[in-house]
Amino acid sequence: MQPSRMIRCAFYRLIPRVTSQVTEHQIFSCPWRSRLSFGTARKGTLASASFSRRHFQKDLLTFLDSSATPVTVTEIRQYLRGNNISFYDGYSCLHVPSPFTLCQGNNLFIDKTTGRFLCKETLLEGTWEDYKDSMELLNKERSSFLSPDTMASYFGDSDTEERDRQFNNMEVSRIWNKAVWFHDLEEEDAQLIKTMFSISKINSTTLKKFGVKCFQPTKSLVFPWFSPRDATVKGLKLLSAVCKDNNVTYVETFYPQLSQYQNLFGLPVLGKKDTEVVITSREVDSLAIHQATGVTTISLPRGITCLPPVLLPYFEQFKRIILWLGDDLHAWEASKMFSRKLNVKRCLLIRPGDKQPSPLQAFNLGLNLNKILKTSLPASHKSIISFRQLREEVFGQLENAEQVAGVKWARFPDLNKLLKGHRKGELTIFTGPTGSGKTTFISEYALDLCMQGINTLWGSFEINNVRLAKVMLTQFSLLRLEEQLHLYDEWADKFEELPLYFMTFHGQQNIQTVIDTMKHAVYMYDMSHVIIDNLQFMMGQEQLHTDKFALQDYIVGAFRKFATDNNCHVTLVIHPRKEDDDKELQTSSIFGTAKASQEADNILILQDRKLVSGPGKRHLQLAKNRFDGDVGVFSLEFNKTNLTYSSKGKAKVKRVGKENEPPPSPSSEKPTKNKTEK
Ligand SMILES: Nc1ncnc2c1ncn2[C@@H]1O[C@H](COP(=O)(O)OP(=O)(O)OP(=O)(O)O)[C@@H](O)[C@H]1O
Repeated sequence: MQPSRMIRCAFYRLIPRVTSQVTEHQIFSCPWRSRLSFGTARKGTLASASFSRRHFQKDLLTFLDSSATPVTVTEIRQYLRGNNISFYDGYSCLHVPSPFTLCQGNNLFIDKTTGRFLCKETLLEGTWEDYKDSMELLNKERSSFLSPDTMASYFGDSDTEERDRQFNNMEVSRIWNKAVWFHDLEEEDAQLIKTMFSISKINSTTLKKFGVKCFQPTKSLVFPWFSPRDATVKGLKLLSAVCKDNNVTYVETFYPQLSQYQNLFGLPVLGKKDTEVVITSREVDSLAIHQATGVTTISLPRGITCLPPVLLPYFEQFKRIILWLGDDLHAWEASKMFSRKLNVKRCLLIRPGDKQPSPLQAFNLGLNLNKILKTSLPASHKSIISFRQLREEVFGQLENAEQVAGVKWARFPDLNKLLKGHRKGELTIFTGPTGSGKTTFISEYALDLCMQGINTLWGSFEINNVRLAKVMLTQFSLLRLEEQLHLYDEWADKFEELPLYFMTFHGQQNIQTVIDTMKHAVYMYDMSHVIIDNLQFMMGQEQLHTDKFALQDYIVGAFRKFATDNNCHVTLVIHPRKEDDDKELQTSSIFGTAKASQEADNILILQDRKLVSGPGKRHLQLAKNRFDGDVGVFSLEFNKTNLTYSSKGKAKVKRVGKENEPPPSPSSEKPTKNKTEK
């Protein structure tokens, strides 16, 4: 029988029980519900006279704090040397003795990119400033570590957080205690449940070793999160099968909620001296690899969506890391991205392909997993390579043409026809007449992608984040919420789950600060899309004697480089130069020299066609498309109630080269208006 059919059959035998229970226990999560940040609520510094309480716990933070003082690894090293603190230079972290424990050894890890630390003994974490303050306090205490009493008085959780934690612990204990081991189930029940999750070949010994249980009321797999400190169960992930329209989908439920779920599944199984590990994106993949090969495996808490830097210390012991994250191009992209954080020199990647499907599938097909692991490719590459090294990658691109074309917009099918999709690492330039609705359109265009799991960062320099978020929430809910305030919380809760972040900049900014913040966001939250609205807000901060066109070229070049280096899409809004109001804009209408249009992969123009359209009518023109050359135009209709544009009519596709434009002459141009923040 086909595996998918077997799953469905198993499902139907269980369906009466499953459906009645799932809703009761599920906090439905989508792959894109992956957002995490580790904001430390700073309430004064430890070194200050009052020694107010410091909160070291994690906290949801969707605004990227651009005011946090960046620290370089050189500065960290200098500080440690200057204070006679011995350290070991690891792959992603510096290893130092922890001021929070009497245990010997380097058990505190300082992230080389952000300066944040994690003490593996106490699980305390904080910023670089927190670490320095702790060291200062330690010197004042004149003891060899900060005692629990001292810690309790300065580092504590608020009452609400404590209450949340207690509630979570009760829920976790309730489920964990009620869940049963597979070897305690009736053989027939165990097989049925295993069939639902395609893990029939995973034996009870492997499941027990990794602590996997079954929660019978919902027929869910229970993956435990054991505290690395004392091996108690501090969280759970429930994997449940839901059948709808003859299709089985899998739903994950997290305890604590997703934003706080940081379980590296498999951690308790590994030995302290292990030097090699295979990282997977799903727990079932880890089970399959471990059973088939005996190698150490760890699976990431949120699959391919992100690798939070706070988890990096747990990988420091490994000299060799193989990333086998799945069977598609997204998994391949993620493995390249994660290997940069883990340090490419020790990483090897499994390239998805027919002979290299996902680990569980490979195991179920009877493939030799050891052999597949041996085919892993080094993540680091030299500056000069031959086609031999590229041929597999080229084949992969040809084989997965649909995925290479990028993520499709759900709300703009005509844009998909022309642009084919939204691809990582590209630069899109977006322009349109003043006040034509550029921000409104780009907000919906980015929201659409974000709702499909694209980790998105907004740099809105012109309109403040509250106003932008209000527009986005309206577009998200498709409702005029000011008239239905009772629905606000419901929609805000859903909106909060989007992987959406905002830079806190407003008004004129220095380009380097903006690029640094974007790099930080890519490292922390694995951003795939950054929107900059708009370029003119980076122009005012630079030295006045610099030629404005040269300056703009430099800024465009910086965004181009960022997009390529970080494999992150940048959408850059640029105002058009001043032209006749009755003329349509074209590529050459973009303010500045031809550099912007040369560097861009895509150019989108919001045309308001004042002469031929009615009020509210707009057209979106794709004037450049480096991916496959198709350019064209389609109409948009504005809905003032929910601030959305729905594309109308059929996209006219014309081949590249038909756009016969004269090259732009920057000499006489003026931007359409002198920008001040709205
Ligand atoms: N097609 C449209 N028809 C009518 N009003 C619109 C349309 N699109 C947007 N608007 C409204 O026009 C106002 C300005 O829109 P928006 O800020 O998006 O324009 P913009 O092009 O970004 O402006 P600027 O040139 O100042 O950056 C908003 O109140 C918005 O709701």
